[in-house]
Amino acid sequence: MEFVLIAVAILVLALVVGAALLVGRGKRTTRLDDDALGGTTLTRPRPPQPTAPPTAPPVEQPDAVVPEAPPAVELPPAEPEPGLVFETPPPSAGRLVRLRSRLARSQSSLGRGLLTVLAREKLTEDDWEEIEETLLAADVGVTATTQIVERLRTQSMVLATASGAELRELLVRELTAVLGPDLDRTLGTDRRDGHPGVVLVVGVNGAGKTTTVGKIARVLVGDGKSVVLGAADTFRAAAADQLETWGERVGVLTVRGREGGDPASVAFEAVKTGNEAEVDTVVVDTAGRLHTKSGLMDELGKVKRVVEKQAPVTEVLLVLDATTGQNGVVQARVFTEAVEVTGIVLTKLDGTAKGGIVVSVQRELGIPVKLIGLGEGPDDLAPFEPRAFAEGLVGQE
Ligand SMILES: Nc1nc2c(ncn2[C@@H]2O[C@H](COP(=O)(O)OP(=O)(O)OP(=O)(O)O)[C@@H](O)[C@H]2O)c(=O)[nH]1
Repeated sequence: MEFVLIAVAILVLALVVGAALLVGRGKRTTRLDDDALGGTTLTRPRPPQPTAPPTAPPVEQPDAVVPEAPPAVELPPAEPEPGLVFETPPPSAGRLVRLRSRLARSQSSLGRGLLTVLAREKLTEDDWEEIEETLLAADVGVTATTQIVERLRTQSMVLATASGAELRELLVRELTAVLGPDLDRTLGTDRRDGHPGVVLVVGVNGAGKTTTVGKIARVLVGDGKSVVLGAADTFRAAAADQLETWGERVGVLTVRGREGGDPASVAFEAVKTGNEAEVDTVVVDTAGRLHTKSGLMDELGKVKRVVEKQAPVTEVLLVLDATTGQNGVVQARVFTEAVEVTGIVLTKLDGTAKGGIVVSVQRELGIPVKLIGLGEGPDDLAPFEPRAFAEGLVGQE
């Protein structure tokens, strides 16, 4: 008898602790390996747990001894699972200002290079050519370079008498002007018409796509949003593991598929889960390693179509590796033809002297850069702000 009471008490305690942890932040990763949906293994919240163990229907046994009903068990308050501590990332506002020193490589070649020439007493044609070459070498692009040089030339009189600080300010202003200060860089991550914001993240593998999805989840959590992740890059099992780890660190749930499974069904299930849990945003990682352009188009098109049965896609982010320069822009075109890209994430700007790539990518693709990656750390992703970025390129005194 005592044994039965203890067993019932342990079962009830386990269920209450389990339910409390799930409901606690509503974002805990739980894995349902037996889910049979189209060969898909899902990581998602379990359905609400019963608070008492199910009881079998009473069986008529006239001679059996009827057991006494167990007395009500007084449960101690649920203790959090040991080791289950979610990280609290910093909010996104002001991140670029904090991280702009990471643009050091661009700073020394672009910023310092330009300032050195501009500080010369009288600028000769050779000096203007040097300015032009410096801008082109930093991947600013021909049109923007011409624009900057022309505008600086018209200010030669000012340049001749300007102090170091004034030159710096002038250069920041001119660089900001070619960075599209008026472009709308709002991320479509908010709930709309009763559905979560749905963000599809596309791009070539190796560009930092999965890492970026993880970092975006942290940006959103840091800004107080609830998030579900979809690991629809089913080409590489490690990508889903990687994403799941990112999610777990901040208490965000990941819906994942088996290696080689159907990416669209994982994306669908992720958005469905987000819909049901009424989260703010679902972020879906997609595969980029497809052998043909038509294969890529078919797959991304299908992912978007299938997802939209659940909720409209509110943002399509294309992840580009800044260190690949113009090659990256060529790759990017394939994606922009496959799906309507609404924003660019430029990663690895900390590893290049060609910070001007932001200008040319935006101009050539006609899509605003919305986020930039400035390091391998979990919070090294910042919303793009033209002025703060230009200041980063020019550097401090
Ligand atoms: N320095 C630096 N490294 C970055 C940045 N963003 C991503 N990386 C690194 O780039 C490498 C590739 O990142 P992944 O996220 O695995 O690339 P991926 O595009 O998702 O590739 P798959 O997972 O194969 O799809 C990792 O070592 C990242 O840490 C960044 O902004 N700066």
